[in-house]
Amino acid sequence: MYVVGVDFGTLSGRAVVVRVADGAELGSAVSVYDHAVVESRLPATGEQLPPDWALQMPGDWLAVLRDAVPAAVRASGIDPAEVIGIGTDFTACTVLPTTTDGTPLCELDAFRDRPHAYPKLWKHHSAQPHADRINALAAARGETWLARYGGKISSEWEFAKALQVLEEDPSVYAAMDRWVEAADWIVWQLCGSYLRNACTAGYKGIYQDGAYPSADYLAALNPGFASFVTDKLEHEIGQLGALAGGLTASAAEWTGLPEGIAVCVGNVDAHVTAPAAKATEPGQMLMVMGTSTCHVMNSDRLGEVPGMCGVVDGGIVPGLYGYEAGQSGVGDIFAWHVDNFVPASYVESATAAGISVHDHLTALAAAQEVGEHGVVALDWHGGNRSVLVDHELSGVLVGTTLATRAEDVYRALLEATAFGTRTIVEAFESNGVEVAELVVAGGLLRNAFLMQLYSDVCRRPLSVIDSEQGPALGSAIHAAVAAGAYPDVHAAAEAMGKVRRAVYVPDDQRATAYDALYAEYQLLHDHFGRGGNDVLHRLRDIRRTAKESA
Ligand SMILES: Nc1ncnc2c1ncn2[C@@H]1O[C@H](COP(=O)(O)OP(=O)(O)O)[C@@H](O)[C@H]1O
Ligand SMILES: O=C(CO)[C@@H](O)[C@@H](O)COP(=O)(O)O
Repeated sequence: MYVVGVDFGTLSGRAVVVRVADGAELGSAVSVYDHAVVESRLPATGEQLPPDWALQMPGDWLAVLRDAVPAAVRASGIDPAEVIGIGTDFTACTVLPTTTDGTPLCELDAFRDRPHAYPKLWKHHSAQPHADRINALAAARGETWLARYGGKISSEWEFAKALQVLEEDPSVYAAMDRWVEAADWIVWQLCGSYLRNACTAGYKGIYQDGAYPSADYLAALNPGFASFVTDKLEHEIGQLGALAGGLTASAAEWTGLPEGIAVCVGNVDAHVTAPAAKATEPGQMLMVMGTSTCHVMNSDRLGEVPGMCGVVDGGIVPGLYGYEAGQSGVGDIFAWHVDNFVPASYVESATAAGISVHDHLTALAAAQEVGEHGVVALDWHGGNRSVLVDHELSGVLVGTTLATRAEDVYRALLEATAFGTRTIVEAFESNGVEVAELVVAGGLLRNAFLMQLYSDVCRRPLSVIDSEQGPALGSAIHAAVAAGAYPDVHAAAEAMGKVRRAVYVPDDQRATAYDALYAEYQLLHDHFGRGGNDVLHRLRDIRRTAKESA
């Protein structure tokens, strides 16, 4: 018996065929989204989008079901009739306005030319002013749910993005019947039923202890928002690993899988990976490191960690409190440097050596002693998701001289992201939520130097998932549970998950040298992020004013 897991990432979707008995991955395929991330112009009209927008096209997601799933099945060589279930995971909060039957508003002729009718990708960060109001009002009114989100709701999430739609394009807001997480939309396409998964409902949709923010609170934000929960959001919740329904005839045709097989409740790319990396026990912090990093961890205690993304009962596995924290930009920051600031000669050397520019810069950076480049960076190019929760912060680089080279900056950026992770781990521990083990999954595992750097900076061993398809394997594990092959996610993880323990161990000498750089990072972090000097916010304002008058 086999299951299929499908991971919908930022730029592509990947499908993997997995054997239920032992988690063996027999075949996989990737489908790259035609439109990638829509950040500058709306494809339908060519209209220029404002800064910090990031949209996606639902058709690109369906292409993954049509292309990657059958290709993965073909690559595996199995008989599709032996597939008993399909599970999916998505980036989050990636959210879209739909009609009651799930049709995306952007696919209706009346709304094709309206940017707000399109799915907003997780890294759509222009709802920060809305998030700021949500937070200030919740704090002023003493809303009890705020502490479950470390004291701040992110601009990436469902409420901030919906309030932005209401205030910037009220006709789109009025026309939308449902405000749907992409994680749930794709399941809706597969089985014809709409369920809100417990993970995104909790972390991204402010659903705590069976309730959403009150109508009173929403009315105080904007009277037109009072009935947002009842009119557009509220819906039946599905637990992770539960059955959402059977594969419909049309989805069976797209995917080539048997009609009626189990379709699992939706999930988030980071959280779904925990069982794939056998990181479902309390205190095992999984870091899914790719474009961004998500830190997810189960605990048996409910704690309040300032600046965490959230704590949700059953948010990672049913029966435990799931914690999430994260860094909005990680691989994205390295890519920014590679794409914009690397001289042609470096690209030529990399090409001649047959390696990527990332690998070339990494090799040059790895030849240095800790601190030799004399540079410290703040990893806020995509804003800060934890512990400052502010997407109007931006990157900082100090210490450059005329001798500073591309590899120096690259290494400083790698280090900055490691310091960002250490800040998160320390926030958990100093607030009584123990982090017993760090486990890594995600595309950045390919950079062994980066892994060693994280181990040294955090002074902890790193365990490593033993799969290149962590989220897709995690989705497959959930599918096996939904299909009834295992009693729960823990049991399925035990049989199908794959991890290598303590692959990287800290080097004491380097760790001590990094401590000195980390101390400087902390000074800059608090100076630029906690009000010492508000220059980063002022620069945002100046940029906004300049763009508006352009
Ligand atoms: N050798 C490398 N070292 C560091 N970062 C890399 C390297 N190669 C690619 N990246 C970064 O990895 C990120 C993609 O990670 P991946 O996990 O594959 O994607 P996603 O997060 O979208 O699932 C990109 O942001 C890219 O800049
Ligand atoms: O924020 C979350 C999960 O909560 C992620 O979906 C988001 O960071 C995107 O992840 P990737 O970097 O594309 O793996």
